[in-house]
Amino acid sequence: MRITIFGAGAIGGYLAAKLAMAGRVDLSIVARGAHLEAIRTAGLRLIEDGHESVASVRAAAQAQELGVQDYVVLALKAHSLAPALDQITPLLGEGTAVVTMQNGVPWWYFHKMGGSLEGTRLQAVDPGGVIWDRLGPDRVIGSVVYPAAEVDAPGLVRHIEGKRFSLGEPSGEKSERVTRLAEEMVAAGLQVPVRDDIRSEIWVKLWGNLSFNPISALTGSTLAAIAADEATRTLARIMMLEAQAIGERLGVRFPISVDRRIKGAGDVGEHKTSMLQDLERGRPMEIDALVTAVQELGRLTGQPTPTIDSVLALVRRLAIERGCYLI
Ligand SMILES: NC(=O)C1=CN([C@@H]2O[C@H](COP(=O)(O)OP(=O)(O)OC[C@H]3O[C@@H](n4cnc5c(N)ncnc54)[C@H](OP(=O)(O)O)[C@@H]3O)[C@@H](O)[C@H]2O)C=CC1
Ligand SMILES: CC(C)(CO)C(=O)C(=O)O
Repeated sequence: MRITIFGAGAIGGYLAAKLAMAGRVDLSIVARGAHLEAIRTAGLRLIEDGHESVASVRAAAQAQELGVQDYVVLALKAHSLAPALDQITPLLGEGTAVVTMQNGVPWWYFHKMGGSLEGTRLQAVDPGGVIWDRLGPDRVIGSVVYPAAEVDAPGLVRHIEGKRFSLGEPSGEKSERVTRLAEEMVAAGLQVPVRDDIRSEIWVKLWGNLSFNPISALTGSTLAAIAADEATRTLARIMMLEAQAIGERLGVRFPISVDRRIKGAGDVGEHKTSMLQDLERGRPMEIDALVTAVQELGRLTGQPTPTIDSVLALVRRLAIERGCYLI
């Protein structure tokens, strides 16, 4: 099985190291810059459970060096995907599956969903529908990424917690391609349930991200602090209820209450969200996939989002001022 992980940063690097160490698949990564050079020179280093190991991984700067794959895992930030399309397409053949490992609303959301919005391209995550047209939604296997990881230094990924990557076909089918990939990931020591309704699970993760991430960027607060402060907890809750109304109009089943989800986010502890970390590092923030796309879904379903709109206006303005927003 030929697998290429495109964008081997924190999450892609973690997955790559686990698959490489299991040694069962023909694995490659596409990376760039100092990270690529370090991996080529000294291997992909992973710190997990206080132990450092080194994985030997084929690492390329250009997809053309690797040829057509069975699976391409996209582990880029959502805003990095459209600019990388020319580099990704050489990996795709007729039967290549593409696994999207991003937080937020995925660009393929309305593929095989049925109903009046079937086939709708989301402008917030796929302006002009170019990702949809160039990658093709029929290739897609969706996912929800639970592990937390960071790139500590070029070539060095630190796993923080979590081993679960849920997978699911947009159609809900338990296809051979999703089952086989899940088997390989499980053999690499990961927890990989195959879901028949991956969208509902995407929403539960998104629920926390669409509220806690911008609030943390605006306030500089950790998840625990936002959940403990009555005013910010209430703000998060209102945003989440607005989002829940949109999700339910789209047929999403929320298996837990909003208060349980807030408690879950707070229990993560004194942890800075990825959006706050990106702001502090001067890196582009994933505002459009986590927040703007929810606002767009609200418009599409006729569901007002006054609080999400206000928080989005503020966090986008902040990101523009700090040079952390890709337009
Ligand atoms: N990190 C985490 O704990 C979690 C992350 N997620 C989600 O997973 C997704 C990936 O996040 P994360 O792993 O943190 O992001 P990272 O920024 O750590 O990794 C993305 C990698 O892709 C690389 N990249 C971007 N464009 C290209 C390109 N054209 N060619 C080659 N490499 C490229 C980046 O390089 P460069 O650094 O040079 O830009 C970087 O190494 C996001 O949607 C995030 O929200 C979900 C759960 C937890
Ligand atoms: C930590 C967590 C779960 C916050 O909702 C996250 O996914 C992020 O920081 O992007």
